[in-house]
Amino acid sequence: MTLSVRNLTISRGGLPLLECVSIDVPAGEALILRGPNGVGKTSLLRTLAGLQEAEAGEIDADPDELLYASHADGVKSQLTVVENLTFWAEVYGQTVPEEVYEHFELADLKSRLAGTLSAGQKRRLGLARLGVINRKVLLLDEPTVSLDQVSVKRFASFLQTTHLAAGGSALIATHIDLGLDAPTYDLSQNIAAPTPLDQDEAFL
Ligand SMILES: Nc1ncnc2c1ncn2[C@@H]1O[C@H](COP(=O)(O)OP(=O)(O)OP(=O)(O)O)[C@@H](O)[C@H]1O
Repeated sequence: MTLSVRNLTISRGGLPLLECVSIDVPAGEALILRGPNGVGKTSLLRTLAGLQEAEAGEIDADPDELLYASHADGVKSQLTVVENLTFWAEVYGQTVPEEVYEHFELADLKSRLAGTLSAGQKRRLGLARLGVINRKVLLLDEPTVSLDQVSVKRFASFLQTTHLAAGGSALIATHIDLGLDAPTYDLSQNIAAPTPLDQDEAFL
């Protein structure tokens, strides 16, 4: 098992959000996180990535194998596409595999300043990090925002044939159907019961 979560309780901004979250993501598999806006998908991924504390519960994962990709592209606008990928590769002691440019449709954009890319092109550059950094457990928050249908398919294919096929795993918060062969976990079942204080406030 590359990621295992037991009875996790999460708050945000001092309010209880999710309770009793237990999920497993085995090697070579993805799990799709669903739930309505505000249910706590981002908060869960941030907690698993170590960016916020859980109130209770256990997380079993190797922090050195985790890679959290948030809504933000993390793209440096003053660097070219090649320079962005090279920068990330060097930070993680890797080199940029040439096929990454093909996978993420960046081959014709290599020398473009990232700041001049369209929203979808920027998102593809942000996602291309996943093909460079090479972590086993991906925590992906709405990875396909701004992508057209062809790019969504290509990304799903990258996950399936490159990342998962090599024994990696992925927990993916998304509102759209990525077309991945993966089970779904709906966080609606884990919405935390309101605290007595919340209930009092409801009558104010
Ligand atoms: N920095 C913050 N401080 C206080 N509350 C926050 C903060 N960020 C988010 N929240 C609240 O926490 C709750 C969960 O937010 P979160 O972003 O985890 O939901 P989500 O399921 O990812 O939503 P979406 O589908 O809209 O992306 C929401 O009610 C949100 O308003």
